[in-house]
Amino acid sequence: ESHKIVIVGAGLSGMSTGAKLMENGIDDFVILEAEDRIGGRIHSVPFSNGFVDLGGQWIHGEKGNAIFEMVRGNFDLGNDQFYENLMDFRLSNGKFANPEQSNNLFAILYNLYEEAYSPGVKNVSLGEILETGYEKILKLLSEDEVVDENLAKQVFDLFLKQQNANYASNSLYDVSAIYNNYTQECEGNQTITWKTKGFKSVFDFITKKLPDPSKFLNVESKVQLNKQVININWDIDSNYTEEVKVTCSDGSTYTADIVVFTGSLGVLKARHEKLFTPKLPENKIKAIENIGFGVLGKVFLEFDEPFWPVDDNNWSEYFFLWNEDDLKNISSTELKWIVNVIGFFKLKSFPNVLEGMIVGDDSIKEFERFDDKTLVDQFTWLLEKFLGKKVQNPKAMIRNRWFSNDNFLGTYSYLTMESQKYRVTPDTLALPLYNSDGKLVVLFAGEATHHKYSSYSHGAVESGWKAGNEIAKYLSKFQ
Ligand SMILES: Cc1cc2nc3c(=O)[nH]c(=O)nc-3n(C[C@H](O)[C@H](O)[C@H](O)COP(=O)(O)OP(=O)(O)OC[C@H]3O[C@@H](n4cnc5c(N)ncnc54)[C@H](O)[C@@H]3O)c2cc1C
Repeated sequence: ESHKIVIVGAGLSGMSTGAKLMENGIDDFVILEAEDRIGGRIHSVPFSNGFVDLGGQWIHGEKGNAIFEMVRGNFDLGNDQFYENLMDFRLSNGKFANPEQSNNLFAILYNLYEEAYSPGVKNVSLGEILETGYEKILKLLSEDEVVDENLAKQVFDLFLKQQNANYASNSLYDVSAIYNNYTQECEGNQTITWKTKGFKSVFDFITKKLPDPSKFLNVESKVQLNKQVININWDIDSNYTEEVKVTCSDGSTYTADIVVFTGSLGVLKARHEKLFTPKLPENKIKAIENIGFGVLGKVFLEFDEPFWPVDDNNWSEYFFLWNEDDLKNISSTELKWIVNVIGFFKLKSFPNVLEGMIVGDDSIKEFERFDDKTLVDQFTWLLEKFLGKKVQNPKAMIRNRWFSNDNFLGTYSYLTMESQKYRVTPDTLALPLYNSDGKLVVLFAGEATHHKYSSYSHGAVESGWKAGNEIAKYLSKFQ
């Protein structure tokens, strides 16, 4: 097939590129999607009393958030409100951790974390900033009061895990504080939900079905599913007689003037050499290799009846603190991965569901490897261990598997100490490819390419719009 434009990937950025092209009156394009569904890292699935999200879940922030701004006032949004609550810390011997002390320790770390993003932050990793700051404060505190050293260490370990969930990083000692200043948080509520409807609802706004159906852009009709692109040959002449050639794993080929690549940084890391002919420029390869792309595991458990304080607005989650002996004992067993389950939290719109998060590459590899039945037993064991009582068996479970999926190979990007060392940023990843005569041939979009909202869903949307607008502007020069 021959088209003016080929878009690779029907996630948020690919669909947003398509919508922007259509808005600009450009209709001759196709979107090639490797999976058998549209949505990419937005994957809402039926569970319990609605749709839960195996990928992007919350709208993070309001001011300047392109998704919030599209949706505000036109959709019944909810709020999970985690950070406003006192946290319920549990120990691996089934006892409560001292609530006041553990919350205070957590608050110390949270303040240090916020300070790590103030101007003038040092040239060190986020892990180092937290560790040295925490040690200093604990030393000062211990001059006036007795600090439970064990608890302090347990809360520290938990905090690192929680922040690893934030960044999808494997270690906070790999996360650059300076470079993550680059990624900005939109002001306002960080845990806005789609209630029971799922993040997939965003596509109705991207295609303008909502709020005014008369403006609907049928981007979906341009998508071809089960088309995994294996090569993009961008070695072309400048006189428009030659085009970029895109080859799929089923042998089909497509030609286009311009290709937009929106696959994840994980896909680029694993396959950029095979995907692009000729190979990509050095600075782009440096960016692909040195910007981080990690993984976050999620599990949803549904129970007949909630056994947690479902109606208490001050309660949001169980946080798990491992005792040293328990850590040692479990480290030689098949269950060793489970120490990286941070805890379980409730979801305002799903009264019978608890959600858990898992961090750490090795643990997530195990988590993705186990079958559902084994995992249900393991999670029940974990809850009973920390709650110190029998709990009902979950009646249903659903979990994600982004790491082992060839079309993602992880969850989202973050800036590492290596990104900082090699001075590569999302802007480097976003640089388009021009042929030797200066003709625009390949654009890159996707969350990891956004100059200030990388990792976020709203960053993915904006990157897609930007690609669509750039193409429209570029093509208008030749009309
Ligand atoms: C577990 C998890 C939790 C998250 N939580 C949040 C959150 O709460 N809030 C938030 O704002 N963001 C969150 N995110 C991030 C957000 O989901 C992503 O930033 C966004 O969905 C990425 O969109 P994208 O278009 O850049 O990439 P993708 O969604 O990955 O789209 C790229 C598409 O390209 C396809 N593809 C890949 N390779 C090929 C190929 N070779 N040929 C053809 N097609 C290919 C893929 O199948 C995919 O459909 C989360 C993500 C995950 C995974």
